[in-house]
Amino acid sequence: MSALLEVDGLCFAYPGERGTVFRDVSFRLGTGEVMCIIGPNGAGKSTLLHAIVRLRVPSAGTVRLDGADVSRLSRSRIARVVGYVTQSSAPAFGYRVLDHVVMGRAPHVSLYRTPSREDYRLAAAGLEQLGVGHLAERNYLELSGGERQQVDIARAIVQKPRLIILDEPTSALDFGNQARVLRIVRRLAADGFAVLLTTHDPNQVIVLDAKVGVLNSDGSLLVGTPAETITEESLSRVYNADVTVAYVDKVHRDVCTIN
Ligand SMILES: Nc1ncnc2c1ncn2[C@@H]1O[C@H](COP(=O)(O)OP(=O)(O)OP(=O)(O)O)[C@@H](O)[C@H]1O
Repeated sequence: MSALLEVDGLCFAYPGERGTVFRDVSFRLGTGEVMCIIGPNGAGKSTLLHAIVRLRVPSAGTVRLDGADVSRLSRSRIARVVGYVTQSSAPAFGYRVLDHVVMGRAPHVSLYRTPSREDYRLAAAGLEQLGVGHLAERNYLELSGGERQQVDIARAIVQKPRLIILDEPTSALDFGNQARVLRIVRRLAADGFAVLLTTHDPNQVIVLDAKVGVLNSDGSLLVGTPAETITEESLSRVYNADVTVAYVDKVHRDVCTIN
């Protein structure tokens, strides 16, 4: 049986730029699985996510969603399978948060039809799920970066996709909200979603016990388990820093820190 997401031999170069951002990237992601892409700044993590959802056209390789080549799928077909939360979204208009989230229903709402009461119920439930129901009546543009991140994840969830892609979903979140988002990621996987996310914190990979893709600065992607990839030697090389990975009895897991 094919995996929900199949990436094979994917390569990407920005037009007019010398050299590829990533090359020969291959991995599989099935329903109920979480995969974290880690790697240094500028390695190409966001570009890889863009190429997967066809916001960027790769120079070689294929991406299949549920067996279908994404290069042959319309934008709305892709949106019915993939909910994508970008790093920063700055809409031109300051919609009410509930309306911003209900727009996540767009792939399920036919053209010219306004969202139904059920769409609004789902949007309100999505905000509650993320613990930000109290923001429903606020103006999206007046939210803090962390609040926006949580609202955007709610919007992706109400889209009812099968694969959720989150580009650095915790980058603007405090400790409490990071823990909440990681719990939500785990619950989404338990509910049968596939989740692909990028992060700068290797500890999250361990907490999520996720499949890992390490995007190196040479453009190669090393895929493995946390035990195989989250090691002092590997992290020190990838980040060009002195990284310690030590088992901490109190939390029953390895913890990564810089020295
Ligand atoms: N539109 C563009 N045109 C040319 N080069 C670009 C463009 N967008 C990004 N790049 C370059 O492509 C490389 C990968 O960028 P990308 O944003 O994918 O990296 P990243 O791993 O997500 O980085 P970060 O961790 O800092 O968010 C970088 O060298 C970046 O400067």
